[in-house]
Amino acid sequence: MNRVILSLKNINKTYGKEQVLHNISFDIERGEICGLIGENGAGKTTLMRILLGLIRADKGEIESVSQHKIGSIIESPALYPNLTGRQHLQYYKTRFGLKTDITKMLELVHLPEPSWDRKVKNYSLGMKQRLSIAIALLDNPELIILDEPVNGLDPQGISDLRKMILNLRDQLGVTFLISSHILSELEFITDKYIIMKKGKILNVMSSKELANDLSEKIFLKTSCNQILKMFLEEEGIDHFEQGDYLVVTEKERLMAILEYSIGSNLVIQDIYIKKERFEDYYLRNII
Ligand SMILES: Nc1ncnc2c1ncn2[C@@H]1O[C@H](COP(=O)(O)OP(=O)(O)OP(=O)(O)O)[C@@H](O)[C@H]1O
Repeated sequence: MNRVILSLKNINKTYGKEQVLHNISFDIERGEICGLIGENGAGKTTLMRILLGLIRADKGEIESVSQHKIGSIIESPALYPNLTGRQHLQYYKTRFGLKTDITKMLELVHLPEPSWDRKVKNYSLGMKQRLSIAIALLDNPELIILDEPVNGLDPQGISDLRKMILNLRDQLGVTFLISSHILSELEFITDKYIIMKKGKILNVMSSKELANDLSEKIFLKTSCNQILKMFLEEEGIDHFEQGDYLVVTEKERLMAILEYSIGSNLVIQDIYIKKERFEDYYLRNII
C-alpha cells in the first residue's frame, strides 16, 4: 500500500511582486507527525492555506487523499462564546450531516468532562484548542493541519497538546502537519521536520536524522588541563576552554585523548558529553 497521503510538487505562490513560495516539494506519509518549521514570514501559513484549498497556488501540483479528508485548525476556529463544548460538536455534526459519536470525540481530545456542558467563554486557551481539534476530527479526517497550535499555551498546555496529538495518531491513525517557528516545541513527537526559510524548503529530515545532526561536545576536567591542552594543540584537535573544563568538539577523537591522558598520568576528574539543544541547532543552521 502506498503510504504517501499527500504529495506536493513544485508549489509556487506570488503575492503582487513578492514570491512567497518557491518550488515547494515534499511528501507526507500516513500516520506521520510532520513539523513545518520556519521563522515568521517563511510561508508556512500560505502553504497550509494552499493545501486546504483556501487559496490557489500559481504553479505546482498537490496529490492528496480526497480533500474532505483533511481537517484543519488554520485560523482561530469559529467558536461561539455562549455555546458549550458539547453544543459546538452537535452544531457541526448536524451542519455537516455526520454520524460521529460526540462523547467519544470529547474524550479523545481529553477535554475534562465537567467542561463539556460549560460555555466556551469560560474555557482556557488549551481547552479551546482541544475543542477545535475535536471539531476538526468530526469528519474522520486522515490528515489534520494545525497552524501554530502551541501559540499562547503554557508549558503544561504544550505538554498536554503533545500527548493528545500522539494519542490521536496512535488510536485513530491520524496524520498531522503542524507548523511552528520554535523547533523544540515539537521535539519528541515529530517524525519528520520540513524546514522552510524565506519561502523555500531548506531541508526535509526525519527526527532521527536531525538527532544525528546535533553536535556533541566533550567536557573534560583533568588534574592538569594545561598538559592536555598542549596535546590537543599538537594534534590539531578542535577545542576551547570553559571555566575548569576543556571542551572538545570532535567526539571521534575521544579515544586518543583518553589514551594520552592515561599515558601521561593525568587524572580525569570529570568527563561528560553534552548534545546540542534543538534550539541551538536551529539558530546555527536555520536562522
Ligand atoms: N494575503 C497576503 N497578501 C500579501 N502578502 C501576503 C499575504 N499573506 C501572506 N503574505 C506574505 O507572504 C509571506 C509569508 O507569510 P506567511 O504568513 O505564509 O508566513 P508564516 O511562515 O506563516 O509566518 P508566521 O510564522 O509569521 O505566521 C510574508 O512575507 C507575508 O507578508
